[in-house]
Amino acid sequence: MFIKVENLSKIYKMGQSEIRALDEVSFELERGKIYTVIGPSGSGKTTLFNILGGLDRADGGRVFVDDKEITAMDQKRLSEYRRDYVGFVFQFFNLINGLTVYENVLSSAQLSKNPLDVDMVLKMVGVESEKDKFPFELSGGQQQRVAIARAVVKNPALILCDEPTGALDYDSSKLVLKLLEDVNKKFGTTILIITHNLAISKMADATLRLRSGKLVEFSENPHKISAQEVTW
Ligand SMILES: Nc1ncnc2c1ncn2[C@@H]1O[C@H](COP(=O)(O)OP(=O)(O)OP(=O)(O)O)[C@@H](O)[C@H]1O
Repeated sequence: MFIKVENLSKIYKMGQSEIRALDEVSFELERGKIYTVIGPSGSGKTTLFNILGGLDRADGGRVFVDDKEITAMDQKRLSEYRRDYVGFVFQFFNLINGLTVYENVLSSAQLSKNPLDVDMVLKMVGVESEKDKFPFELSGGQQQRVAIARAVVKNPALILCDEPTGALDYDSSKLVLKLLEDVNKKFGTTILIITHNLAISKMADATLRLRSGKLVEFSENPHKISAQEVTW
């Protein structure tokens, strides 16, 4: 099993009251699959990603990635885990505005122990001809493709995408989904996608549904369709 989550909890204390952002969540994920994570606003999706990605710490429970317990790692090992294992893609791209497209992707490659070739990845995502431009010169769809390149160039085992199509029009969203599917097929990357667009679950191998910090459903998708076939 690639990822094993056992009784994971995260509690935010707000004065006297506390919010159980994650409440005893348990599941297992296989390597090389695509998963969607759905649930209402505030159900714990981003909190789960932050812990799986080593950006935040749990208050209870355990997370294993490749048999390594990330919940037991000290800060140094956790940042090594984040660097070597995880790529992130966000709704609003989060590119570095002062760097060109090429430099954005290169700076990510330089962090990795085993990076892919920057030009190969820029070509793969279709922004090769924009490589000397700055993020503000690109459309949202192009910026998201650069953000995917930045995640992929690290050659991570896991890519976490938080609403990757949330700020994009239909055609750009479809391109981004196709690209995530290509990455999954070409490199065997495990991909998790937080989304409010339920149609995206049709291209996933399984879907996790959160509600009020609890995992209320884990459904396999035996009728997976291609990103190209996904419509809404
Ligand atoms: N840093 C924080 N301090 C206090 N409460 C927080 C913090 N981060 C998240 N929460 C709370 O934890 C709960 C889960 O939040 P989270 O962002 O994980 O939900 P989400 O499902 O990703 O929501 P959305 O779809 O709106 O992004 C919410 O009630 C939220 O208000």
